[in-house]
Amino acid sequence: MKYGLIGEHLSHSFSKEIHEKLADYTYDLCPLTKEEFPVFMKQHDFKAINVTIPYKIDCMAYLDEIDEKAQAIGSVNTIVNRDGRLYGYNTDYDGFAYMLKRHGVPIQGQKVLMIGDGGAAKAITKVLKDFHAKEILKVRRSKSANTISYDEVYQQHMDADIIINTSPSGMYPHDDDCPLDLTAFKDLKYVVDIIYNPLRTSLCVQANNQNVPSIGGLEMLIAQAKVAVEHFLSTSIENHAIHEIYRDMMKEMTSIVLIGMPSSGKSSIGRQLAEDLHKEFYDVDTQIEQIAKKSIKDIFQDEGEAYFRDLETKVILQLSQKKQAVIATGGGSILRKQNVNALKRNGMLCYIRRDIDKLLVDDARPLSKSKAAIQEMLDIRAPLYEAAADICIDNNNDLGTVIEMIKQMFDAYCQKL
Ligand SMILES: Nc1ncnc2c1ncn2[C@@H]1O[C@H](COP(=O)(O)OP(=O)(O)OP(=O)(O)O)[C@@H](O)[C@H]1O
Ligand SMILES: O=C(O)C1=C[C@@H](O)[C@@H](O)[C@H](O)C1
Ligand SMILES: [Mg+2]
Repeated sequence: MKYGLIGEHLSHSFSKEIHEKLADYTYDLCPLTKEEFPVFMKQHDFKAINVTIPYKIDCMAYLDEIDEKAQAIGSVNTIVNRDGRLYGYNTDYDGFAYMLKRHGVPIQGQKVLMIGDGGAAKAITKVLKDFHAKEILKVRRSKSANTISYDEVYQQHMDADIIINTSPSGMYPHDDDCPLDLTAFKDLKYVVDIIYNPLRTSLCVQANNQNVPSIGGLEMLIAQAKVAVEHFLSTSIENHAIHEIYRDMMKEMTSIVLIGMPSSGKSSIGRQLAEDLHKEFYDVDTQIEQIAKKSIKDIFQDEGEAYFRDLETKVILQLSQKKQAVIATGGGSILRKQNVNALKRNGMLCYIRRDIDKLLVDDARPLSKSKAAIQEMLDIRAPLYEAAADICIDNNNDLGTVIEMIKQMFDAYCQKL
C-alpha cells in the first residue's frame, strides 16, 4: 500500500472515494488487527497514511516527528513517510475547524456540551478552546474524572448553547439510536454530529424538527482528507474542492422518499425516477407483502391495521438506512413520527399531491373504499404530508413531466446543502 487508511474496522469508511476525488493516487483501506498494527508500523512500507480508531494514539510511538498541533491534541490521524522518517499530523482538527467556520457555528463565549470523550473528542476540544468556547462539558454514559453524567446534563445543563456528538451513538447500523433528548434545551443554537453514516443522525433530525440548525460529519471528513492530501503530496488544494465533493456525494447518496395519499402515483413515479437517476427502487408496500406473504388488503382483513402499521415501521426502519435509493412509501407512513424521522436520515422527502377527484376508489386499497373515506383521510393527512415534506409536487400532469420536475427540485435541494 502506498496511500491509504489503517484502523480496526474500515468497511464503513468513505475515505477511499474522497481521496481519489482529491488526488491522483489509489487509496486503500487496510484494516489491521491489534496484533498486525505494530508489525505494520515497524515496517512502515507506505508513502502516506491516515489512521483511524483505535490507533490514533498508539501510532504516535512509532513516529520520528509529531507536529505541534498533533502533540497538543495527543493524537495523530495523518502520517507521511519522508525518506524513511515518519511525520505525524492531526487533520481532524482542520476538518472540524473548517466545518464550524463554513457554517458560522457560534463558539466564542458559548457553553458547549460534547457527547463522548474518545479519540475524536481530543481534536475537537482543542478546536473549541482555540475558538474561545466559554465552557466545554463532556458527557459520558459511564462517568469518569473529567466527564459528567446524562443525569447531570438534564438536571443542571439545559442551558447549553451548542451540542456536539463525538460518540458512536446513532451510527449505522444503529441509526435509530439517539444520545440525547433535545426538547428541553431552550437556548440551543446548533447541533453538530461528526457521524456521517447516516447522512443525518437521529440527533440532527431531532434538532431540525425543533428548528435548530444541524450539521452531519461528512463535510468534516472531506475537509480533514483535503488537509491530509496536502501533507501527503506537499501541495495546496483550494477549499472550494471540499464543498464540491460534499455536494456531489450528498447528491449521489441522498435517497428520494415519496410520500402522499394512496394512489397519488408514488410507486409509478418512483420506479421511473429510480431508473433515470440510477438509484435503487424500493416500495415499502411490496416489501411488507413479501414479509407477510399476503396482500396489504389481506393483512388489514386478517390481522388489522395496528399489526400492519408495526410491520410498516419495521420495513421503513430498514429501508431508511439505504442510500442512493428511491423509496415509495405507503400513504399512512407519515402517521408515525418515528417513520418520518427515520426516512429523513438519508432521504429527501417529496410529497406527491394529486387532485382528490383523480385518487382511486379502490377495493384493493383498504382505506380508499369510498370518496368520503378518501376525503376524510386527506383532511387528516394533508397537514402531516406537508409538515414532513422537503419538497412538494403536484401530480396532475403526465407522469414524464412530473418526474422531470422532481429531478429539477432534487438538484435545487442538493445545491442548497
Ligand atoms: N400523472 C399520472 N398520470 C396518469 N396516471 C397516473 C398518474 N399518476 C398516477 N397515475 C395512476 O394512478 C394509479 C395509482 O398510482 P400508484 O400505484 O403509483 O400510486 P401509489 O401512490 O403508489 O398508491 P399506493 O399508496 O396505494 O401504493 C396508477 O394506475 C397510476 O398509473
Ligand atoms: O472514517 C474514516 O475514513 C476516517 C475517519 C477519521 O478518523 C479520519 O481522521 C481518518 O482520516 C479517516
Ligand atoms: Mg404504491
